[in-house]
Amino acid sequence: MRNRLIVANWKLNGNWAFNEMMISELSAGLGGVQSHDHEIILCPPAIYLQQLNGLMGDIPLLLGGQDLSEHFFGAYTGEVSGQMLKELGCRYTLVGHSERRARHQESNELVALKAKAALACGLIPIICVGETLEERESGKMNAVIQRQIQSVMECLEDDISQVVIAYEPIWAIGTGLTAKVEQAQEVHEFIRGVLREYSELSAQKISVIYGGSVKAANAPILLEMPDIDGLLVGGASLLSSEFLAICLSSLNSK
Ligand SMILES: O=C[C@H](O)COP(=O)(O)O
Repeated sequence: MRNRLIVANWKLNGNWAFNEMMISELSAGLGGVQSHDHEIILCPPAIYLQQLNGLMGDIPLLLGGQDLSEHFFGAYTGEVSGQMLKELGCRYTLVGHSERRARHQESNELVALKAKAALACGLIPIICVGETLEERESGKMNAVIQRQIQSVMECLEDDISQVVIAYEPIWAIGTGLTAKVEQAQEVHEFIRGVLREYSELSAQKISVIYGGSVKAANAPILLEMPDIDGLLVGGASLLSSEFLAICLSSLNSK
């Protein structure tokens, strides 16, 4: 019932030659593989979306932004709007990644406005939530994640089923530490419970994906969990062989 999503977040990485090589290698590895309920989404730096859009041809890949402005146009130097992402071929956009929450002081309220702006532009927001190690160890994890989700749900009102949630324990991002599968499943189940407070149907429909040191080696076991509907991959998405292995393990697991 829920779509399976494998999302590559390239963060501040890529260049013209690297992008060409990645598309060529992903094309060779994924050629001919089609699945109506799997989506593989590349989120490169916004400046490269146009190049990638031109390179992708009929390869079964989609594009996403890494962030967007909560504004649609105007005097907001350096920002990229949802319409701009849409024009460059994006179907998705990340919103509220922990690196933006921490480094750019993005509040829950701002993340909610960005998610709303994304939907208004016809993009599906992938809303990132997750706790720090300190929050986990001091027992605040559930409250933190619940608040992150509630802010968005309260702002979106009727549109809540149109989003994707990405759970990323901040302590597992880029550290080589991955949440144990049982820990990840437990939080995903908790997230589904929070969604259920708004709508049972939405809770069943919204894909909740996991991120944090995902690799080819741990992807299959994560994807076996009943409430993990896909993966948000950082570092390993920059290595075509690793990323392909993750995509293929997802495509073969259902
Ligand atoms: O957006 C991706 C996440 O921040 C995970 O990054 P990572 O796979 O390098 O830990």
